[in-house]
Amino acid sequence: MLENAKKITVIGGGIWGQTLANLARRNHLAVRVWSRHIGEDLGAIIADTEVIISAVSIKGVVPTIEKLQQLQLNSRIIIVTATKGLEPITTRTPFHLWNQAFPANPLVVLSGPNLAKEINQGLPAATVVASYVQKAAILLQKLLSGESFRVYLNSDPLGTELGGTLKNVMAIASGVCDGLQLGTNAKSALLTRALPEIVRVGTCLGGCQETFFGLSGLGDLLATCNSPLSRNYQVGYQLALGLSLPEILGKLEGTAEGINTTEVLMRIAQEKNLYVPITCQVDRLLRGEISPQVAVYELMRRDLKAEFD
Ligand SMILES: NC(=O)C1=CN([C@@H]2O[C@H](COP(=O)(O)OP(=O)(O)OC[C@H]3O[C@@H](n4cnc5c(N)ncnc54)[C@H](OP(=O)(O)O)[C@@H]3O)[C@@H](O)[C@H]2O)C=CC1
Ligand SMILES: O=C(CO)COP(=O)(O)O
Repeated sequence: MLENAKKITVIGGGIWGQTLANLARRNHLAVRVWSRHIGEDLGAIIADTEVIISAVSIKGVVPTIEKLQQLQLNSRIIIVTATKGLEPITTRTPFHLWNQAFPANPLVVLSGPNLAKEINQGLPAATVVASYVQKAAILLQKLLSGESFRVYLNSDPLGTELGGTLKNVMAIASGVCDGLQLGTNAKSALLTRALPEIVRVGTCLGGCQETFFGLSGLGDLLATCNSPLSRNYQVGYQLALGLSLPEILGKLEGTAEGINTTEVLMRIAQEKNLYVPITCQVDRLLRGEISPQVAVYELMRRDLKAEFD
């Protein structure tokens, strides 16, 4: 067994939590998955755990933190956050929230181009574990790496997290682009212009520029914006086909974090005076203020400008 059979608890029994648990099990680690629905005592489960992986969606982050705060968490436990979203009330990222609640615990962000269904099929994939506590990130790298899952280290947890979060907005836009059959040129233009928008926001919120050109930034942008497996892409695609948001969400398997992220990001952009043209059109589309066709028209008819302003 790896690392003296480290005991791992995954919080969140959604598809991403199950997938991360499977990856650890492939390495013969002792893994337990805790979900609100199983009726087991979380305190008993984490009593001897060494690593907690939080794989809940953003709306579960604060309730999960509050639950763990009642359990007097040992400060040696490594906390891993795998959520890709922005908390709606505070507009903070999960990394901030976990760090604020458990400042003494080593905290690691896990993010990358990781469509769960592909990983579950054993297809090759890579991800990033990022932390200010290098030892913790190295341990996670060893615990999760395998022949079909390659884990890279990074020392910029905020940038790593924000890349995975912000690309979900772009995945909605990308789904619209494909749903409207706008062609390969349009798709290339959209994704290429999406990257500087992500970098503009991500660096303003504390991420390092180079992180956004890595696996958790550009890598995840390409994966999510090109795959019908992505829930965010599916939302955009189906909006382009004329379905309403409630109709789409009624049938969607799992969470499309980009919907909430778009709304929170618009507030951040307004407060910090950030130029986010793609996000702005996705926001108006999700609010039902404009059609997909008008969103495209609005992006195309903006004032002409230099490419790298
Ligand atoms: N699916 C994927 O391919 C990937 C997903 N992610 C990210 O991981 C996160 C989870 O995604 P995924 O598993 O796909 O989502 P799912 O919709 O499949 O699962 C949602 C998860 O969030 C938890 N949750 C929701 N609301 C609450 C709440 N109020 N309190 C506590 N827990 C709650 C659920 O817990 P419970 O089990 O207790 O119901 C469940 O584990 C998202 O942020 C997503 O962006 C990251 C990489 C890949
Ligand atoms: O983050 C993901 C892939 O890296 C999953 O994307 P969706 O949440 O859009 O399915």
